[in-house]
Amino acid sequence: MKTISLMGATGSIGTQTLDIIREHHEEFKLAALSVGKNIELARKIIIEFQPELVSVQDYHDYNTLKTEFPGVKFTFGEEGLIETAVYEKSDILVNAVLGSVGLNPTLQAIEKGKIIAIANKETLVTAGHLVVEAAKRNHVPLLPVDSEHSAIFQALQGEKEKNIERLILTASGGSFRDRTREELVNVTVEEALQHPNWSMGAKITIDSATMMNKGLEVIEAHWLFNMPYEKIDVLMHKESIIHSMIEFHDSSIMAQLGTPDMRVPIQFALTYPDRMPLPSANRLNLAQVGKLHFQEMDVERFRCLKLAYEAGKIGGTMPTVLNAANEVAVAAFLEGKIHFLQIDDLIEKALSIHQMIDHPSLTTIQEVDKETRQYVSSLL
Ligand SMILES: NC(=O)C1=CN([C@@H]2O[C@H](COP(=O)(O)OP(=O)(O)OC[C@H]3O[C@@H](n4cnc5c(N)ncnc54)[C@H](OP(=O)(O)O)[C@@H]3O)[C@@H](O)[C@H]2O)C=CC1
Ligand SMILES: CC(=O)[C@@H](O)[C@H](O)COP(=O)(O)O
Ligand SMILES: [Mn+2]
Repeated sequence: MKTISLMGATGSIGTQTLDIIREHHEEFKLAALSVGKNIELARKIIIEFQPELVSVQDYHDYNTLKTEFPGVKFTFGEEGLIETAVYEKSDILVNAVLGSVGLNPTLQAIEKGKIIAIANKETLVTAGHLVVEAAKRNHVPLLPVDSEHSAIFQALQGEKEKNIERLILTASGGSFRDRTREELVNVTVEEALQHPNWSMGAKITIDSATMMNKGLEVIEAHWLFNMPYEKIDVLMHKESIIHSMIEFHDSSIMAQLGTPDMRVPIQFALTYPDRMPLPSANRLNLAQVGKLHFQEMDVERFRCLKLAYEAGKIGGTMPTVLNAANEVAVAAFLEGKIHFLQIDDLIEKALSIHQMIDHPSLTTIQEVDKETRQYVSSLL
């Protein structure tokens, strides 16, 4: 029996992690979880999974739930996320929270020796060097959940990183893949939220439409697989069947395939180095799929991808700025405060005024993250 702490239990990855725990309830126990503001769903999860510790975002919800469930320990805010992450009975932390708020809890869980299953890419983008260094020092496995990185991780089993020629991340192209930049001027939030292949949370769906998702994933791959940016390529692949590939020095390419279903990489992270059956999975029928399509990525059309490569290559605090600016800009777009094309404008502005700080500490990362959020908010 593996015991799990789950941050972001009410989200898209969180609820799919619950599906896996439910389907394999003899193998997994959910001991601690965090939610944000979806208290209705939190109640249902508490009743079904009977966790020992629950963290909520707001103090008001903490007070309400504490009275309703006297047998459960409640906590709240950023401190609550940390308590969830380091919960003493848990072996694994599934980090499925949204945004760089996941960074500090992840670092603290690593210091406590927890296995980390990481979906929360913003944590790796904003401070990948700190996370990777802490994981190495504590001999803690960092197991990718993001589909592309899980694909690479799966294709790497039995192989050596030193034999990799390049990584090839596949990109669906998102909701607006068939539109020109000029056609994006007046797109609506509803249109942007229509991902062609995946059902995901709102923020990542917008990231996918701007191609920032792939930019964040390039930086995520840099840290998870110790790969220079020059050896990470992005290939447009409309079907999201090949989840990513590794090309080795001898020209051989290893790919991982499957229907677009996040429960597969989530389960792989939870069972690693083993596998378990997933009876409810929708199996891939390639004869039915027929054809797979691939296309060169146009970085001028998808400016966010270019900005992410540039920020990643400069390094230091640049990815922190990229991420924080993107989080604020996407939230503003979702709230209807800005147009779609203003997202990359705001990120570019934030990057252009920032003086990069090399080898930033956690405190520096947190300061730069906060300053960037304030700066971008002041432009709205
Ligand atoms: N969805 C997917 O298929 C994939 C997602 N990812 C990554 O996984 C992460 C989660 O994505 P996804 O599940 O789509 O996101 P969702 O928006 O669906 O869920 C986010 C979760 O985080 C909680 N949350 C948000 N902000 C806070 C906060 N400030 N404090 C505490 N909790 C908070 C939400 O709580 P509540 O809803 O209760 O307010 C919810 O439980 C992201 O980093 C994303 O990039 C990676 C690959 C695929
Ligand atoms: C499911 C997952 O991992 C997402 O990150 C997905 O890859 C988004 O798809 P695109 O960014 O390729 O549109
Ligand atoms: Mn992904």
